[in-house]
Amino acid sequence: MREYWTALASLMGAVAFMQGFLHAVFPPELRAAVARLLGRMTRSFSPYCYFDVTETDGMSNNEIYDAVQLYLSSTAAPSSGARLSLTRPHNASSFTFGLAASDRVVDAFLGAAVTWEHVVAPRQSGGFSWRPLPEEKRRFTLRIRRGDREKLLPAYLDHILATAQEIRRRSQDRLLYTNARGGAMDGRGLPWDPVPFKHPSTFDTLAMDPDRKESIKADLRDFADGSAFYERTGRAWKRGYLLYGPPGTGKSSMIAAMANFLGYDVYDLELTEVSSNAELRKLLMKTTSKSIIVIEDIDCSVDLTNRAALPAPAPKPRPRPSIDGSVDQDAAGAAAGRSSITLSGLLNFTDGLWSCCGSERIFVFTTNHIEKLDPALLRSGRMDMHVFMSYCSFPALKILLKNYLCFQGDADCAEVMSGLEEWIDAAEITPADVSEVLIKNRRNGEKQAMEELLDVIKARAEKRLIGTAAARKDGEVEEEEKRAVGSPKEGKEPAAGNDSCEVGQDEETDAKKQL
Ligand SMILES: Nc1ncnc2c1ncn2[C@@H]1O[C@H](COP(=O)(O)OP(=O)(O)OP(=O)(O)O)[C@@H](O)[C@H]1O
Ligand SMILES: [Mg+2]
Repeated sequence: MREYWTALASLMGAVAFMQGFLHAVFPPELRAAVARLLGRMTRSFSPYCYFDVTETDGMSNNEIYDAVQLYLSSTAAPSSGARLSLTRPHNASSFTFGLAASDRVVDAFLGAAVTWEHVVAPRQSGGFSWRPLPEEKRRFTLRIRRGDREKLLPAYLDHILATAQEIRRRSQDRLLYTNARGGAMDGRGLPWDPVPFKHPSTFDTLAMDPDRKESIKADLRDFADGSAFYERTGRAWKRGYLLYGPPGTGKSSMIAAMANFLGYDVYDLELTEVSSNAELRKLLMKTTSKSIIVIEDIDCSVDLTNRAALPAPAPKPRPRPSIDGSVDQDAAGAAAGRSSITLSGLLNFTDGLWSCCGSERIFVFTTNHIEKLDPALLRSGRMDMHVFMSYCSFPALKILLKNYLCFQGDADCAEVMSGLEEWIDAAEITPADVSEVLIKNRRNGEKQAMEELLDVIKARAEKRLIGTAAARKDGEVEEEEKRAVGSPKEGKEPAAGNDSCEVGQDEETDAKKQL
């Protein structure tokens, strides 16, 4: 064995000598050719094998190069004392570190040591290219023992790609994608436009009953950690949420909180911009894993009744506030009469075979009118969780007071707090309206702001109670009049229109029970 190493050392010495000699005497092209030949001879005697990962792969960037750069700079390099270069990727708010030129890093995987070298060489001029090429040629060279090759490849590369993706996801800001261009593709063939998603809503700031909040967080956590579960049970790794409730109760805020909690990107799907089921499928195929796909106001985006059973009327899209709060009137108007999406197309989108072409995706539908949705959308197995976003309750109010006034339960506010507790349910006020009152009064000190809020809530509750009493009285008078007239059919005909209202209320109660 010792002879072998001695021979190898002498060979290396000879190679170094030859390289020095060639450098002095021969032109660069010849030198490069001889150096390549000598390098190949050396490697064939070496106990190692080498793999080059170049920066470009033909015309395009090499995805593995970027992944190796990210992986080495974030995991292996900091502990090995290598020199790092600093960069900030497009759309990211944090810096990432890269391995500097000609530096080496030793890493270990499955008990085997590997070495990476970052080689940067000047690009030789000449040759034609359609796009400007960088002045330097960069590559990583991976060196592993021949005996470890079977064990390490491709598992080690898979590990690097997965780790790099995770690092990228954590370091980058969330992205919000929209399909506002209709079906048109951008230069890279993508139908989605990304913008940085900086919605500050989190589960801490979301005003809702703490137990329900915890159960949603636990469900999301189970989903995100559920790779093995979904594989074992043969289920597609996706989950559906239906958020419903009056406007201003926090449905969009909940979606932002979910995205921030899981670190997922959001695809805000504007159905009125999609012209056919095939286009819908294409959009789905171009979404990435670890994302939330949102369809807001599902009841009024397009006509989604079961077209097999009903002749469809022309769709009448309603301009809606998007997740960032803006309303695109033009887009909604322009889309009128254009969409031919059917309910079955939408169900295929969420449930069919195409919905499994990626993994780890959450579908969220929102609506203000659950009673208007086709029962096919509500059937069990469609949307896994129905979440009722209710008017502001007392526990939710306490969260808003903490958010807006930094209220910690001070003793001198005890009286006004008990007033708020007494009146809040009767007022049926949304968290959005409560927030408005608190924002308006936040400079007046917490006690005065809370008193203002109590006045608003009391006035609203009293108005509602008076309205309800008046409606009841009107009903009684009507009954009495009917009785006085003495209709022969009285009490035999069913009261038209009552069913749907009651169905809505029952469903609300059912859904509340689900959480
Ligand atoms: N549950 C809540 N917790 C905290 N803030 C809320 C909540 N509900 C509403 N808000 C506040 O009200 C504003 C509007 O809320 P949001 O857009 O989430 O309501 P929504 O239910 O999506 O309404 P819409 O049905 O009109 O789309 C938010 O910017 C937020 O500040
Ligand atoms: Mg909303």
